[in-house]
Amino acid sequence: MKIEQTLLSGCFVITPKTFEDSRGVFSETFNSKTFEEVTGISQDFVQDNQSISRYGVVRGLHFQRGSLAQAKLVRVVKGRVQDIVVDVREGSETFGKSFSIELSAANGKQLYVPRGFAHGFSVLEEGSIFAYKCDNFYDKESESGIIFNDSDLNLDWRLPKNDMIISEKDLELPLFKNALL
Ligand SMILES: Cc1cn([C@H]2C[C@H](O)[C@@H](COP(=O)(O)OP(=O)(O)O[C@H]3O[C@H](C)C(=O)[C@H](O)[C@H]3O)O2)c(=O)[nH]c1=O
Repeated sequence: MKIEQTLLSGCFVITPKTFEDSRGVFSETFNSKTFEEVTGISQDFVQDNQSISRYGVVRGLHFQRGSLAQAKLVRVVKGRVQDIVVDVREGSETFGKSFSIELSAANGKQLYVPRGFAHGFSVLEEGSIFAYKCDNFYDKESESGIIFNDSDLNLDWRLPKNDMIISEKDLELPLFKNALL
């Protein structure tokens, strides 16, 4: 497992080791012992999620507030997405800063998103499958978020505006400065 620090403390890019042979490829997509050895984080995930999206979908940016905030380990099982996180941790040196990375089945990369980050992704390939682990359960009441096109954040979703498919809920998300952090 290779780990790369991002400019946002506690947020890492992880590339699992792959074992290729005449049948194909094997990799451990999560191992709590290796994860802790490499990141120093003892992480128990309690919920796995998966979403399948059409090309052009933008999901997010979402986060859960307070004690029900979720750390996530996200990856792409099929296709390609542009994954974006924003540090919304009160008092963080990188508060309001973002990090963006292409995650794909081909590059096998994962992003570890700590608690206190808003998370979203845009779908660059039809039928992309996004799978992720969360360290806290879903709690609708704790949900908050930031609208995808917040001008202060100026995020690049790498999609033509006319191609974007966004849920009604996400179109009503607040600006960063008004988000319920
Ligand atoms: C997240 C979640 C949703 N749901 C239900 C609630 C809705 O009836 C339905 C779709 O939920 P939503 O539109 O919030 O799904 P996404 O837009 O993919 O939300 C996710 O997208 C961004 C990228 C994230 O990082 C979050 O994990 C998550 O908020 O699934 C559940 O039952 N459990 C869950 O954990």
